[in-house]
Amino acid sequence: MAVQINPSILSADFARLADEAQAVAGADWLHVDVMDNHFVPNLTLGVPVVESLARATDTPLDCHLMIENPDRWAPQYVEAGAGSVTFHAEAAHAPVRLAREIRAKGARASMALKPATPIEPYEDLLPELDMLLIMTVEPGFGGQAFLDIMLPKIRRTRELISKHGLELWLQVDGGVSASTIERCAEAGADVFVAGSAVYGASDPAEAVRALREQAAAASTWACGH
Ligand SMILES: O=C(CO)[C@H](O)[C@H](O)COP(=O)(O)O
Ligand SMILES: [Fe+2]
Repeated sequence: MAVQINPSILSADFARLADEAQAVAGADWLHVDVMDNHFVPNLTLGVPVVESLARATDTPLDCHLMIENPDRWAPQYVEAGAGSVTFHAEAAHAPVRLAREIRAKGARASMALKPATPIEPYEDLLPELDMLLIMTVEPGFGGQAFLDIMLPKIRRTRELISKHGLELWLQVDGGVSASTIERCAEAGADVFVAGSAVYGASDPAEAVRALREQAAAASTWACGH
C-alpha cells in the first residue's frame, strides 16, 4: 500500500468545514477528532456534524473517537457516513465485538492506543482490525509536540503485523509534521494524521503533497505514490 496522508480538521475552521475539506481534496482521508470531554479534557463534534460533512465532501472520513463507551456510539458514526471508525482500547468494553460490528456495518474498524498503552496485550486482536492507531501525543488537543519515545512502539507494532502476515494499516497521530514524519515512516507507519502541519500551512494542499513525498521516500514498508 502507498503511504496515506489524513489531514485533521481539528486544526481547521469549524465554521467552514466544507471549504476546509475542499482545501485538501488531494488527501486520502479526512481525519475527524470526536472528543466528549470525559475520555479527554476537550469537546469537539458529534454524529450530526459527521453526517453533514460526509454529504459535503467526496474525501472519505476517518473518525477518531476519543470518547467513553465507544461500544454504544461507534456504530452511529458508521451510519453517519464514516468510512473508518477508530475507538480507543482504553475505553472499549468489548473491543472484538465492537470491531466486528463496525465491519459488519460496512466501515473499516480501527483501534487506538494512548502513549502509555502497550501493543503487546492486543496482539491476538490484530486480525479483527483494519487499522491500528498509535497516538504520538496525549490525546485531546492539536498542536502538541511529537513524542519520540513512541517510535519503538511503532516499530514493535510493525513487526507484529508482519509476523502475522496482516494487511493492517498503521496510523500515527499527534505532532506529525515535516520534521517528524520521516522518523514515523522509517519506524513502520503508513498512515499519517497531520492537523496543524496541514491547516497551519499557507497552502494546505501543498503541505499534504510535501508530507506524502517525504513519507514515501522514508518508508521502509509502503510503496511510493
Ligand atoms: O487526535 C488528535 C488529538 O488528540 C489529533 O488528530 C492530532 O493532535 C492532530 O493534531 P496535530 O497534527 O496538530 O498534532
Ligand atoms: Fe486524532
